Amino acid sequence: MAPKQLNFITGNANKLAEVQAILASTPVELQSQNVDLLEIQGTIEEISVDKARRAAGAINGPVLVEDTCLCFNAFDELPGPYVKWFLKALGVANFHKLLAGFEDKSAQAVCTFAYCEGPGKDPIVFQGRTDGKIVPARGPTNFGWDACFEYDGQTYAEMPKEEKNTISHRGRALAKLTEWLKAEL
Ligand SMILES: O=P(O)(O)OP(=O)(O)OP(=O)(O)OC[C@H]1O[C@@H](n2cnc3c(O)ncnc32)[C@H](O)[C@@H]1O
Ligand SMILES: [Mg+2]
Repeated sequence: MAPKQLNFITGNANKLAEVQAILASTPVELQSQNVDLLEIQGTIEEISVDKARRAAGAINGPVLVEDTCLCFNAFDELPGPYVKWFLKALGVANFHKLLAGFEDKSAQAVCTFAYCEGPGKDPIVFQGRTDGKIVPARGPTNFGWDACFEYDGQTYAEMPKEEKNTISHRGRALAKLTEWLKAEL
């Protein structure tokens, strides 16, 4: 596979660090820019596709963006793309209390990358999902809801990074992206 330059537009340093680590073993040359993008309401795919279009317009070139959702099965997939605001309002220590009145603590972490070649081009979407459950925070609390999402007995925050990246929503989505790049180049 020939080297491929991707410009990842995000304001989240933790996302960027994971994407860099996951793509380090591939021929992708990752650049990044922090552009403040408006995020619409809609389906998971619609939000990422719109984000990619806006980003491509803002920098007038090819872009990669991603949107991360946390979907509670008891809430029929909410808070989904709006999880950022719930986490901001509640804090990691109280986040699990959202599900206090529900027996079903199961949740799905969903990562949706969208690649757009430039203004006016249709974005292509790559999605990864990981099933887990919502628990009281355990482990470091420096990345979003990592400490509250348990997969196979460990929260994302308790796992070594390599382990998270192997099974995570983001790792799975990037596996699809790199497969596509291999076929493209
Ligand atoms: O600039 P962008 O890329 O949009 O970055 P963001 O921080 O606004 O991210 P999102 O819009 O995708 O919102 C997702 C929320 O979920 C959090 N998040 C994203 N990926 C995560 C992960 O792997 N583990 C835990 N929390 C995560 C993130 O901190 C946000 O609070
Ligand atoms: Mg955002």
